[in-house]
Amino acid sequence: MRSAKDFFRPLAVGAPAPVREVPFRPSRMIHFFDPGNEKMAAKVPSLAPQVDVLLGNLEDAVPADRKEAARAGLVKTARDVDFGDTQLWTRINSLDSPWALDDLLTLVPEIGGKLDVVMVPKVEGAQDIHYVDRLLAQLEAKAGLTRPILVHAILETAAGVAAVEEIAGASPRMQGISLGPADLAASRRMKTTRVGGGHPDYLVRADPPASGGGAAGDGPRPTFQQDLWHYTIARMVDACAAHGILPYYGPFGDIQDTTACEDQFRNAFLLGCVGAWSLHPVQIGIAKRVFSPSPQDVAWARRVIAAMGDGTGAVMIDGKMQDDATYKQCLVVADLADALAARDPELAAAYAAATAGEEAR
Ligand SMILES: CC(=O)SCCNC(=O)CCNC(=O)[C@H](O)C(C)(C)COP(=O)(O)OP(=O)(O)OC[C@H]1O[C@@H](n2cnc3c(N)ncnc32)[C@H](O)[C@@H]1OP(=O)(O)O
Ligand SMILES: O=CC(=O)O
Ligand SMILES: [Mg+2]
Repeated sequence: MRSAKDFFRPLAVGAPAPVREVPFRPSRMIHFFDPGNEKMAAKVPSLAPQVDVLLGNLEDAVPADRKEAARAGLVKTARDVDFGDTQLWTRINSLDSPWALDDLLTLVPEIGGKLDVVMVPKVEGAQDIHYVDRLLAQLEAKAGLTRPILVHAILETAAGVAAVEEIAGASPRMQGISLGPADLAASRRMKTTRVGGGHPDYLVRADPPASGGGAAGDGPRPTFQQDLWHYTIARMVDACAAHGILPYYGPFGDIQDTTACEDQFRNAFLLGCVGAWSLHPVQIGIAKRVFSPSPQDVAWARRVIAAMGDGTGAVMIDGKMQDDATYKQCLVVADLADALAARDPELAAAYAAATAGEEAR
């Protein structure tokens, strides 16, 4: 582990200084596209204004014989498209693959100035982040980049989950972590073939109804489906929050089941995630809706903040106790709303209208 004194020193002579805080930029949806797929790549200019992050995917879902084409396609897309203030990320191939090194050796010199974040799949521990960290520093120095490229890890191996805290704190480049439920299920030998979401067989069952004398009767015993991902998302959120980086839910593979997708995204949002992956255009609007706090919640949060003055003490609002802790909860919602409103005029108008309505009550 690097000494605390050296943690923010560049890892190569001439590399840009590491960031001291992860800049919070809206990233409600990380929209995946295959840059080697001409039909998908052609949609990037029209998708750019609709999404917070566009991610050129080079890893899984890109066939082995299309890896070079995907990499070249990403270089072309990054050069040709005006992304405005939409972020450009890439997911490189895994570090044990034959392609990861060439991904970085190509992308940093060619388009490093346009790349905000490199997503690293199948991260197993801090050692994987250290490897990418040093390599990026060398390549940034060589390319004369003035802004460091940040790193995002996918939590999708059992070893990675066991080491999630050290991964989150491995480098000042760490921007965030996404849950990868498909690879994680395989790595853990879970018996689900779905990409995220629930499973009808993962449930708890109510006790048998009591019959006379306290003995078990024969009546129906309702079951309740449980959340396969709760533990991992909660653990990831804690690791990210403790290290000042951002947690995300990853992919939801049942593209047609927009209802279950929305549920999965909302559970992640409520637990602390700031965004999720969109794999198909139909998931973009879902992520935008879910990862933007509702106008009612924003209006309420602003009302509590106003009533709490310097944020200390206790007050009653509509029969509910508010104090220093609820003030901080409300700041989370209001600060997120401000950041999103600055990027999204429609949302800004909805928040302003709801706040005016709350004030008029
Ligand atoms: C476990 C993991 O690692 S998840 C991350 C890796 N996986 C991915 O990145 C998958 C990305 N998404 C996809 O490959 C595709 O969306 C698929 C294969 C799931 C479905 O593709 P299709 O069968 O073509 O879907 P569909 O017919 O509904 O597409 C409608 C249109 O949207 C386009 N489209 C589909 N997905 C995307 C996308 N992610 N970005 C941009 N355009 C897209 C299609 O090209 C098609 O265009 P057209 O109307 O000009 O023909
Ligand atoms: O890469 C994502 C996953 O779920 O696996
Ligand atoms: Mg994966």
